[in-house]
Amino acid sequence: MIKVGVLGARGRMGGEVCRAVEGADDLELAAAVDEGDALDALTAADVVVDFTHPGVVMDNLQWCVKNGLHAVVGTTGFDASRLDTVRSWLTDAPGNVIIAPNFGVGAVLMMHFAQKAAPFFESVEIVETHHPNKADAPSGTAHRTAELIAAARAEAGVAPSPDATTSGLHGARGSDVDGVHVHAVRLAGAVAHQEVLLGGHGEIFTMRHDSMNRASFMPGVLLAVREVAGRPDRLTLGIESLLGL
Ligand SMILES: NC(=O)C1=CN([C@@H]2O[C@H](COP(=O)(O)OP(=O)(O)OC[C@H]3O[C@@H](n4cnc5c(N)ncnc54)[C@H](OP(=O)(O)O)[C@@H]3O)[C@@H](O)[C@H]2O)C=CC1
Ligand SMILES: O=C(O)C1=N[C@H](C(=O)O)C[C@H](O)C1
Repeated sequence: MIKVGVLGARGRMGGEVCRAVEGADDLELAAAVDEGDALDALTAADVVVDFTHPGVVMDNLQWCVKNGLHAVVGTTGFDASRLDTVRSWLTDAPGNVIIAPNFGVGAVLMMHFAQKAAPFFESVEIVETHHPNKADAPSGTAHRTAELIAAARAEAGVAPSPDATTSGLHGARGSDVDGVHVHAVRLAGAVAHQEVLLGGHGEIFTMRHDSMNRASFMPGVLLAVREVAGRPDRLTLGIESLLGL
């Protein structure tokens, strides 16, 4: 039985994780912690799952690492500098960490296929749509997709996407992540959606993924909870390797 602690337990994702853990025969919900609660209850767990906020996740994760707990992190906001900091914490601590911007299997496949397809097209842009309560923009998934696409295009020697824009309203072309334009829509009724638009010679290839509800992330979260202790690397980014991609 793996004992699981949840940080952000009263949130949209944290609540869903608590329900998923309680519904799994091989997992036990050992602690459910939210803002204002003492973290000490989490020492009853083997693995802590964090779905909180980009502004607090580093402190939470440092506490978990210091207390020798394995951690599965879905909270967004991890840039290269944050990841280096996490690696430095892990050098003399026993726990492993998995950080993934998206635990949805379809979303992970979309990122994987987008990376493969991007070098074959002249133009690429990303449009992500989320519920209006989301704190960060663009989404962690869109940011990571853009980084993967940019790296694949750079490795293949592909020129930047053509764009003759010389004037326009600020923000009209979205944000620029490593040369890939990312557009963030916030829309009532939406959950989490992303399109990768690839344009070439007389053809447009659109890849789209929709998370219809937060249960869609749970198979990936539970997979990470079950595998984190046995990972060969102290820090695993994304669940691609857990899915054999
Ligand atoms: N990787 C993935 O697959 C997914 C990632 N996410 C990401 O997960 C994060 C959370 O999303 P979501 O669940 O929608 O957000 P919510 O705002 O619904 O939930 C966050 C919860 O964390 C609580 N919280 C805030 N600070 C702390 C703290 N210091 N310690 C413990 N709990 C705290 C909040 O409390 P309060 O409201 O009182 O501040 C809230 O209950 C976001 O970064 C989001 O982008 C979301 C979906 C999927
Ligand atoms: O805040 C959300 O809802 C989501 N956040 C993650 C992100 O920023 O990519 C994952 C998913 O898109 C849902």
